[in-house]
Amino acid sequence: MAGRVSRHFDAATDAYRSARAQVAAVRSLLQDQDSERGVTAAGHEVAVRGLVAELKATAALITPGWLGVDVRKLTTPLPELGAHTPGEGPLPLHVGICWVTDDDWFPVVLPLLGEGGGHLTIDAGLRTRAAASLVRAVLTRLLGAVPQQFLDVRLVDGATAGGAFTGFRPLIASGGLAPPVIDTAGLAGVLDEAEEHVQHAQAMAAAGRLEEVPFLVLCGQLPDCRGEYARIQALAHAGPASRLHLVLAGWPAEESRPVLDHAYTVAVDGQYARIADPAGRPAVIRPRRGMQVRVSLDDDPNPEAVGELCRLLSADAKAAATFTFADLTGDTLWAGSSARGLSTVVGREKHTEVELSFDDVTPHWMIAGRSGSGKTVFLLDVLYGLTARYSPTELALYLLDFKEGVSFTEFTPTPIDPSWIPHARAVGVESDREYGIAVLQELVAEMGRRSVAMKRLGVTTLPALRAADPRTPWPRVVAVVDEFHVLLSGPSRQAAVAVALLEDLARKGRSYGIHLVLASQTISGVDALLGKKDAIFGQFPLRVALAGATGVLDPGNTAAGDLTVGQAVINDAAGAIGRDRIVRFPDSHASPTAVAELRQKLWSMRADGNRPPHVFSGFAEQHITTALPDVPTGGPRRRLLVGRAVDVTSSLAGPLLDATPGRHLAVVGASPVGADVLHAATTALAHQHPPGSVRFLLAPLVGPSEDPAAELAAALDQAGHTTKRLTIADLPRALADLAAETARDTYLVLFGTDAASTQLGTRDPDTRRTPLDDLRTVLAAGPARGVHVLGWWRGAKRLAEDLGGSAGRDLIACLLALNIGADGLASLTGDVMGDWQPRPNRGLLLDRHDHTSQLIVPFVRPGRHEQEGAW
Ligand SMILES: Nc1ncnc2c1ncn2[C@@H]1O[C@H](COP(=O)(O)OP(=O)(O)OP(=O)(O)O)[C@@H](O)[C@H]1O
Repeated sequence: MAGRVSRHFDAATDAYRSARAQVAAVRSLLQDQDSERGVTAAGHEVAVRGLVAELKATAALITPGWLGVDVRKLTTPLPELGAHTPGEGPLPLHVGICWVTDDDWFPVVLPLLGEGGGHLTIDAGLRTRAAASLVRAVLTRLLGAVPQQFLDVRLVDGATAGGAFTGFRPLIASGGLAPPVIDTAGLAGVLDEAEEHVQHAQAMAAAGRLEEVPFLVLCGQLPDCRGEYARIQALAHAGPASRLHLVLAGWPAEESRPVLDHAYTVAVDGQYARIADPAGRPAVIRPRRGMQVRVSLDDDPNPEAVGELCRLLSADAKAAATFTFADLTGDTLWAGSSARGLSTVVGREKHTEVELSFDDVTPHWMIAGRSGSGKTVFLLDVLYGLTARYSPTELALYLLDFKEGVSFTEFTPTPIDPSWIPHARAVGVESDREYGIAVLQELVAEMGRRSVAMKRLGVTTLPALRAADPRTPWPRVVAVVDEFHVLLSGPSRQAAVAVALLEDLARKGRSYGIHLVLASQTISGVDALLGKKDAIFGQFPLRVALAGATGVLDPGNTAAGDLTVGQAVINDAAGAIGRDRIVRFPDSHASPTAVAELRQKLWSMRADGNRPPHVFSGFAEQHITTALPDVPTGGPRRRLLVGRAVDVTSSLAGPLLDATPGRHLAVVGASPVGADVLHAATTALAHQHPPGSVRFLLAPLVGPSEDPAAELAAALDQAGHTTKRLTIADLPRALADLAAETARDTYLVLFGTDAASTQLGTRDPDTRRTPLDDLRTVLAAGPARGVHVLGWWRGAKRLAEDLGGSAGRDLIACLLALNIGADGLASLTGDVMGDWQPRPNRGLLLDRHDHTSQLIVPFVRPGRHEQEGAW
């Protein structure tokens, strides 16, 4: 249909042009003939009239509405706005009337916008009424005729400091039109923009998508621009094919001034003007042997009509700018299939919704923006858009946040709202590097599972795997890593592991439907650190730059320079200049009700068995009470539970106890958390033993252990366990008893063992043994009899001495390091512990028998973090 209309239109335009040429020819002929041929001339006049009538009719046909209306007489109601969506041919515009005789005229119509169209230059400047009126008339026609999303106008006024466009001020004030540029500096910016526009249009044309590019029109009079002639000439040359057009007053045909390609020129001559076709095109109207074809240029549009036009366009622009959270989520929930990729609307570019995808072309995204630029909001917009479109069998999310924020907590259940986003598998808040690495390892493992399944079924792509194995859900996985540079800035070994995992995922993820979104306040720092820019960053063709972003676009690409919060540059060519789209995205914080409703709806749609995401909350307290339900009772081997691992599922951490010599626990560090860990570990042991089957000897030897030990004793008593409280004075006797071969099934819990060093070192005059000798005997021989020691030493040195130096290292196989440094830890293990950095709410659990080390969040008693000196 569009093609037929366009062909019809082109035919009419051609007819107009050829009729216009004929009139000029006949008119010229008449001038040439001598008076004796007057009778014949009269005959010709009739022919001219016929042609003029034909011209008028054709012009009316090709310039309906705003394109041809008499703007001086424009009144309300105005012609239909935006009725002329640019098609294949150029858009013809009425610019004046041409007098054939004193009585006969026909409209002058120039093909301006679009391929085959051109520019318009007027030799007189904006301080000349005729020129200013024509520029305003052309501008009014364009604003009225072309839908706003297809028109970008940049006003320039180097002649009257913007005064020439006063009538359009309401539209400027509403943001529907940029304020006029009035000086050379401003012009440089506009030319930059125009060049970027041309490059973008050329890229889109190459991709067969030129029709999506709006027209950019530079309209007015340039300020002093002698230094920019070459750029202007180049722009004029590239113009029509790249949807760039110039409407310039004050561009006289002087030798010193370049002739612009594709430009129709208007020479103002008193009351009339002469118009010439662009150089190189067959001239239609031109002076010939003294003939003057008089053209009256369009007069100023009716100011009231311009005011009304501005009012209507402002209202439209405002409506277009109001893009809310509800516009992100589409109409039907979970209607999408992710077989070939995931897509979601992220915002709006002028009137056009912008959709981004995770697919073979843009498998991974990289996002940057300074703090406060709206990065979190943008990420949430993307995530809500995706979770609304795709069901959890189509999409799974892993969300990691390395900053002290709460970006993704709204995807997890909270005490106030138990709902969650059913797509979320794991959510990390204030994540550790170790947690990040664990998540990346999990994703690499998922790639491995998919690879095995593909090989088994003889397929090579995710869509083929889904088709071959329809019973297994193979969702696409999107992993978001906010502030990802933290991952790469740790100890070099960890950074190297993180880089290797990211590289693996970035390179192979697309084939397995695993997509990464890396976000950061700055990417510049990261690539210096990585030195692997091409290897990793090259895998992230889609770049999103928010306000203040650095490093995510090409070094010369300044598109993000003027962004405000709520705007983003989207670039799908790894940041290349000219491939930028500026979108507005909505602030979900401004629509809490809509967000809550969506979340509730998605939650209520979850399948049976959908579990809440694993949440790793970096600095949250971990309590043994939440772990007990997962601890089996009555098994052959008991487990010492000391905390939760920093891994994807926050699995329980703690060594198994068996009869092997050395199966004991030493918690080391001055932090009172040491007492809490013993409290938790003993609670868990009591949970695993039937009451009465073992004894618990509790020895609170330092002040901070009084409360934990008292609480523990009360709880064990209440559960029916056999407990005994020991003081420092009781300790030598108790150790001697436990060292005896008859001692059975006992846990000795020493809170602050170092406080008893004097007593432990005092030799018995009769036996010649010290309690420390007995302790070492218990450590070596106790496990075979079911006797285990759980001790807290506040310093590594004391523990090392109690064990008898390096020779006694194996007496306690399980160590939990709290706030002791790598050197202290090395003195206990004999190994270099370069990667260990003590930090609040973390411990390093070592098992010398298994040769394992694991970062954990130690169990504490509720409220520990609020107490002073918790660390
Ligand atoms: N599209 C938007 N329109 C208007 N305001 C917005 C928009 N997006 C975000 N904001 C506002 O900007 C502020 C910062 O947003 P956000 O928390 O997303 O920034 P951020 O870049 O993640 O910052 P930080 O890294 O410091 O957390 C918030 O107050 C938010 O409401």
